[in-house]
Amino acid sequence: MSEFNNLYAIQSPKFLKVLSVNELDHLAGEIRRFLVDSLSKTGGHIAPNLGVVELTIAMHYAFDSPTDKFLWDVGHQSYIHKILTGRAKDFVNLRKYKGLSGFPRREESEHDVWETGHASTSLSAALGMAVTRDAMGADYHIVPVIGDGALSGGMALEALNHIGYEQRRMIIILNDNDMSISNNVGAIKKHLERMRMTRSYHNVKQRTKSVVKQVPMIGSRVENWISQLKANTRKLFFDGKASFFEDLGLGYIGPINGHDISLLIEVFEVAKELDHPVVLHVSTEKGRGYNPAAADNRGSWHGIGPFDIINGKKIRAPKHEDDRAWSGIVSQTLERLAARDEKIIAVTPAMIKGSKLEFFQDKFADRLFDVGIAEEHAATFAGAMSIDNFHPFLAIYSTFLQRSYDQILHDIARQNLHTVIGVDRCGFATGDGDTHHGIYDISFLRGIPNMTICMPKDDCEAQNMLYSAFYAYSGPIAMRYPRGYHRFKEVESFTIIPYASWEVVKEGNDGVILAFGPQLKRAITIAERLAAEHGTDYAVVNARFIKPMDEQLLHQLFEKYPQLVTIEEGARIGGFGSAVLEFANKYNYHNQIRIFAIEDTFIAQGDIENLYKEAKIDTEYIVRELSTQGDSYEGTD
Ligand SMILES: Cc1ncc(C[n+]2csc(CCOP(=O)(O)OP(=O)(O)O)c2C)c(N)n1
Ligand SMILES: CC(=O)[C@@H](O)[C@H](O)COP(=O)(O)O
Ligand SMILES: [Mg+2]
Repeated sequence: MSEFNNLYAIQSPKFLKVLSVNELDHLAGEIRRFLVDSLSKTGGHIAPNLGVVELTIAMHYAFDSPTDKFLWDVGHQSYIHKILTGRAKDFVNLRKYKGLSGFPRREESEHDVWETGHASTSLSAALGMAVTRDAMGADYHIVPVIGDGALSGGMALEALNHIGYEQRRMIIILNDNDMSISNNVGAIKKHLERMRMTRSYHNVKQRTKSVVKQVPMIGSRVENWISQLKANTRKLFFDGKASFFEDLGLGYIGPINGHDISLLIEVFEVAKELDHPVVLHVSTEKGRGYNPAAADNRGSWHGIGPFDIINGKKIRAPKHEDDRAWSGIVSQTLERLAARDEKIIAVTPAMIKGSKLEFFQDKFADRLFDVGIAEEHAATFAGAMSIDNFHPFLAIYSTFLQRSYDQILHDIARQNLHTVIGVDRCGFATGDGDTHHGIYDISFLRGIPNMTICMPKDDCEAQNMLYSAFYAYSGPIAMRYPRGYHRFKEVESFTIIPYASWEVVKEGNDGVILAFGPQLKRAITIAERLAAEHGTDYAVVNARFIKPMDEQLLHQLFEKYPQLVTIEEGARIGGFGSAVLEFANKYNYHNQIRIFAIEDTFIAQGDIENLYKEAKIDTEYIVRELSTQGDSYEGTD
């Protein structure tokens, strides 16, 4: 008998409707205990979810999902929604291969009406749904939930601009915990802070109560109050200066204590009566109810692996004391370079923690710019610094770089601005799944003139590549590195890696395998296995420059080997293998070319071994294919 049987038994949120406030509060406690217990085993986005327990319960009480539509921005805080819609038992496989997604998924439940993962999309989607709702003459509620961090994203601001103009009915819940992953930043953050400080919860509560007299749970409709509200929400709730939202033509109610279920329900009932878009400014505490998560302000409990509930210590796989995250290898090198070059400036779009820039920030506070969730702005902002011969370093995850495509092309590459872009989390993102895999950047960057794309094989090459990117190369340079760890030893002194140079790391006679980054090690293993198990003798080349390639060496390889093999943890279309094919086509080579890359399909979440297998780039598969030389090979002849 599990302590959480009640939660496992939930089939739909309908059961909430008959519960009393006390019972709802009790349920909130049960859900918190479940989240801490379950995530201590699987890991997941714990702090964002602990903060929205009461909010989600109140939403499912006051609205009728799935008729009313909830849109979770980023979606990392949708765990309680999943519990209340019958998925508690699936948490045992949260973020695992073929398990429960950490984000809303339409195929998982009819209650997940919009899929997310990347930030700031919910308001645009809500407006699209509002237009079609109105066109169909329907009257359900559309309820996007957006955090204060996600609100800083350009898309959210573009959508607010449109929503204020369109005036379509929707209830925007602004979940303000005054945190992004790390501390939130920006002028809007300051505005929200002012709203929180000048307008107390008490104020909203008193006003709500005085109008909805003695509301037990669902406020009985008070006709004249509702008509006043329709006329002007602002007058009822505030005395002070208008909020930013009101200036844009939206209603605004807040701040509302996001942990007071009965107040939340009352306010939702009010908002349901409005015939225009309204922002409900809900104030919550990230990590609430679990001390280590609540006390954290460095983002350490935003998303975590398994941990010990009692002492809050993370349970990590044993690793060598000299192992570092790849982001750490790069950021530590950046610190070393920045210590002797005042022109190095780091830019991050809200990923100080993930990009391991906390120490850079501690040392060079005035040379670290966290611009919020604003990848488009981050790219142009960084690029512009090179005009005055400063050395910008834009640290950005591959998946979020997708947002900056036009800025890289139009602003940076077209003007050939010397901008070093640290492309982090290249390859599979494992538990986050298809929204976050960093497997498209080669394809979308390769076609941009002036771009250099490179990836180091190890810690030493990473340090020298970063150094070379600043001091020996020009134009935009995308230096890629993966998630995960690598042994780290600081190089005594930096050396220049010749531009666009590859290196032969193993000689051979029968064919050559081209790979880069951590795949190089796998390529060597594959070559060794082919030699030992099948007597074939493959050379291996470190193709550390994906663009431009080492054309001189590539000509020699085409002349020497009948077969060239490429291995990459990236999309096949437009990827590195494609580049080799294009080269063969251009110079009329007819060698056999075998490409091991990710086919034209989205790959879901999971551990790296399963993802490799699903993508058919695992070692076993490649060895088998190369040893049998199956019928289906890529060839140019
Ligand atoms: C486009 C994009 N950039 C960055 C991220 C990484 N990211 C995930 S959650 C998050 C912070 C979101 O803060 P907020 O919306 O306030 O939600 P909270 O975690 O505070 O509940 C960030 C930066 C992302 N998911 N999407
Ligand atoms: C939801 C989101 O986008 C981030 O929280 C992301 O999950 C972070 O990934 P890392 O754990 O690789 O930093
Ligand atoms: Mg927040």
